[in-house]
Formats: sequence, structure tokens, C-alpha cells
Amino acid sequence: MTAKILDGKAVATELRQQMAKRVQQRLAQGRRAPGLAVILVGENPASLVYVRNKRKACEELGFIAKDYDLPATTTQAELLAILDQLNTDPSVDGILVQLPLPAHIDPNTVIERIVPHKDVDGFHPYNIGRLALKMPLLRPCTPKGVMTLLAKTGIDLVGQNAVVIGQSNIVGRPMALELLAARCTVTICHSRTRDLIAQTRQADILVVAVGQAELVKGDWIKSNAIVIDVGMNRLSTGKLVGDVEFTSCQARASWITPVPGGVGPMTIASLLENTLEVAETSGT
Ligand SMILES: Nc1nc2c(c(=O)[nH]1)N[C@@H](CN(C=O)c1ccc(C(=O)N[C@@H](CCC(=O)O)C(=O)O)cc1)CN2
Repeated sequence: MTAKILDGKAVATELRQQMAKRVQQRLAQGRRAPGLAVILVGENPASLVYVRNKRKACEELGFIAKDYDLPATTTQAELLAILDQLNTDPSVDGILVQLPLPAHIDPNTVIERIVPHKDVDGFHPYNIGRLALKMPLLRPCTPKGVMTLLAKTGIDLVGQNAVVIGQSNIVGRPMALELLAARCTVTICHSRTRDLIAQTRQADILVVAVGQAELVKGDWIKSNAIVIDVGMNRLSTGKLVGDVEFTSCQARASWITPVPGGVGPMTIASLLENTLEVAETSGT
């Protein structure tokens, strides 16, 4: 068995083309362009790349990106004051604060300050709570992107054993909630899980989001499993790899996401979807 590739880059491109048309329709109706405030604090090299890509995507689709590039010395109070302004700015549909933040700023306080209906990252406790109750509004972007990719396999998710490795607030936990809402049987594994390999071998769907280069090997995988790699690790050679050893896992899985070009582009596509959704329901 050689797994088919779940091509996130291609799916994201298709979604972006469809969204660009929706934006053109809005403008033709005399409505305003969707507005996204993108806030970067400091100069984390990976964040600089992600933020640049988000802004470029906004431009391509005809969104208005409101850019805030703040120095690493920005205080939490200064950041919260900017969020207070954006919360009431009618030209701004979505607000995103790129993570991670510098150590002196508490991400939970910052996320909670964004009004939930502009929280296009879907990280606010209100939005996570809605997802947990199977009443989602704004869904976290990476897990939402993974669900879009899973839908592309055409496989019925109901009753499947899904194993998520990683329990972060931005991927692992909301990922588990998404899979539970899709009526999978869900297991979350983490650094204290006793026999990780025994867990992964049970998985019909395996989602890996731990940030450890090529942790998951081919013999950890159940035959025909769907393998979703959320990891992104830069080796000393400069090569970008996921949390999954691609070649050996591809030999056993039915579907697999590559790194790069799998989940990453879907994260940005989902952010744009969330922002457009807010604009379309705003009535302005
Ligand atoms: N406010 C947020 N911060 C962070 C999020 C998030 O969803 N919201 N997620 C990650 C980073 N992230 C988006 O911000 C992100 C990561 C990776 C990609 C991506 O397209 N990756 C490419 C490879 C890029 C490269 O060459 O380095 C790929 O996988 O093909 C997009 C978005 C943490 N912070």
C-alpha cells in the first residue's frame, strides 16, 4: 500500500479561489471588503514568515489587512489597548494575534480580550466552549483545516478510532473536539502517555502535533490509517520535516499529508474562511 497524498496546498488554493469570487460578489453589491487585523509582537523568525503569508493571502483575496508590527518590548497593557480599539472598529471583521507572544505577555489574557465574534483564530474560551458543545461558531484554524482535508478523502468518519498526539490549546485539544463532534472515538496522547505506540497502532485516523521531528515511524501505524502531520521542524540541514517519518508511514497508510504542503496551507485558508464568514454575517 502506498498512501495517497492529501494535498493541502492544492485544496487551499481551490478554497482561496472560491473565496476571492465571494469577495468580488460582495464588492459588486456595494458591500465593503472583509477586514483582518494581523498583529505581530516581536520578530520570531517563523512568525514573520507566517504573518507575511497571511497578509499576502489577504491581499490576493481582496481582503483589507490592517497590519500591526509591534516591537518585542510592547507591554501587555499596550497590546490590550490596541485590541480594545479593534474590537469596536466596524471595518475590522477579524483580529488575530500571532503566537507565540514574548514571555512577558500572557497569551490567555490577550486572547480573552478579543471579542469572541472577531476571534477568527477561534482560540477564545467562548469559541472553544461552543466547539466542545457541538455548537461551533469560529473554529480554530488548524483543526478546521484538518477536517476539510479529511472530508476530501471521502471516508465516513463516524465510529473511526482517532488518536491525536499533542494536547496544545491551538491544535491538539480543539482537534480532539472536532473529531469527537464528527463522532469518532477519540484518544488524546501526550508526554505522559504510557505506551504511545500501542495507542497509535489502534488509530484509523492519526493526527500528530508535537513538534518532534519524524517521531512517528511506519511500524507505529495501523495498515490503511489516515495520517495527518501537523508538525513543522527545521533540521540542521535546513530541510523542513513533520512529526511523522514520511516515507515509512506512506508505505502503510491509506492517506497522508506531506510537510510542507499539507496542513500548513490549510491553516491560512481556514483563517480566511473564518474572516469572510464574519464579514458575510455582519450585514455591512
Ligand atoms: N495566532 C496564531 N498563531 C499561530 C497559529 C495560528 O493558527 N494562529 N498556528 C501556528 C503557525 N501558523 C499560523 O499562524 C502556520 C504555520 C505553518 C503554515 C504553513 O503554511 N507552513 C508551510 C511551510 C512554511 C515554511 O516553509 O516554513 C507548509 O506547511 O507548507 C501556516 C501557518 C503557530 N502560531
